[in-house]
Amino acid sequence: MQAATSSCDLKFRSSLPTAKNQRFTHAVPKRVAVTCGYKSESFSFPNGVSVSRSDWQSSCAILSSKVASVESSGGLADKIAAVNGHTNGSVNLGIVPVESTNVKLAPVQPLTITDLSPAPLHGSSLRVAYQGVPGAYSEAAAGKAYPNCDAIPCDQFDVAFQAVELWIADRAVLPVENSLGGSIHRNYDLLLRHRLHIVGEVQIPVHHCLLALPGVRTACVSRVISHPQALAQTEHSLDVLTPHAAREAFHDTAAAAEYIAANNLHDTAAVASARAAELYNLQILADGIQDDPGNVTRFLMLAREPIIPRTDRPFKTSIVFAAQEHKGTSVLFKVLSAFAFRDISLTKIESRPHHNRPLRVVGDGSFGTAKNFEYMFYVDFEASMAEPRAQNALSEVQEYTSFLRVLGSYPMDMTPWSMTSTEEA
Ligand SMILES: O=C(O)C(=O)C[C@]1(C(=O)O)C=C[C@@H](O)C=C1
Repeated sequence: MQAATSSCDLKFRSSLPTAKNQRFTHAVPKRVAVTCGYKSESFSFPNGVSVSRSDWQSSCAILSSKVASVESSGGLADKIAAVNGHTNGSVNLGIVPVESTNVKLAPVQPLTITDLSPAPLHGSSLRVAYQGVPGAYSEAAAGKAYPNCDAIPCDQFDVAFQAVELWIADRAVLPVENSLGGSIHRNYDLLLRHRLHIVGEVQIPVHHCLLALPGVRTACVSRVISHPQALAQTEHSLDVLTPHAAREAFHDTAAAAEYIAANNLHDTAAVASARAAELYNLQILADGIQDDPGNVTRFLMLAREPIIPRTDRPFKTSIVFAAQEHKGTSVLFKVLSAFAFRDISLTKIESRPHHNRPLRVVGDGSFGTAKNFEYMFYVDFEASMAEPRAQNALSEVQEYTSFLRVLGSYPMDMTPWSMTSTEEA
């Protein structure tokens, strides 16, 4: 953990954005940043999300120096993990006393209660990392989750996780599933790899447009570029609108729009938001091209600290577990029954490959050896960890699992459906 913190810190500092449309990138970016159209040093939009280049760079510098100064005596990330009681990956939402850890705090800059509080550091707004560039749906999700936040664009999901871990951002808002395209698997894997806590969820109606340079006609479009999820969500509309155009995956929807504008591409269109059209001076060839008018993406809000679960409003809890070997064939059934018997509804179940144990050999060898895949199961259920029924269900689940982690217990997004209009997104 300490080594990773150190190298990541360097990466962030060596790649502080220099372009007008800056964002956090890895030291060796997957793609070259492109700039275009809009020229202001900062931007804002109706839901109050704003980014200021100078604020952002100064807070990065302060945070980077803070991370660097404590690293020499044990590593900030390790200390935070220890303070949270998260050194062993077990189910533990509680805070353990600092005295009970064997971590020595740095003499120069010890952690203070302010460092551990959910309030933003070094500034008035919460800094929220998202994947994509301005105009991406993830930016809108960040604005819905944290109105008036400073939205920090990151070029990859992993970078958004690291930005929070390194105290460069206070929160990350990342997509996990879409009503048409399904799960965003990468973020499930990253939730397990990183140590952030889910502290909330937001659902954003995704209203896609087909964008091109001014004057371009739909019939002249030979290529459509966008985020793979957005291409999947508009598959049938594109079959009708641009039946002969090639479809190419891009990092995010708004980056596709930005790319067309920056490179003056007259043969290419992007699937992106109306806000992206406005930001990058593109025309809207077609509006509302998602294959289902109720197209919705669910985003998770992530923080370094868990929130204290409550019972005075609807809560959801997300867990991940691996089945214990030699517990028979019905482990999944038993786990799910632990919730059913307590009348706890499951809202989502997802399986991902178990990276440390991908295969299990089964059978006695008389017919050769079968090899079964091993999985990590992610389950969301409608209860708060403050409720005894949820605690009892998890105690029972623990009996059948070799690994169990609570990813977070957080308020459900209860925004009335009529309020989640496409205009808001
Ligand atoms: O490309 C964007 O605009 C994003 O915010 C990413 C993303 C995704 O990852 O699913 C978010 C919402 C939409 O479902 C399409 C794309």
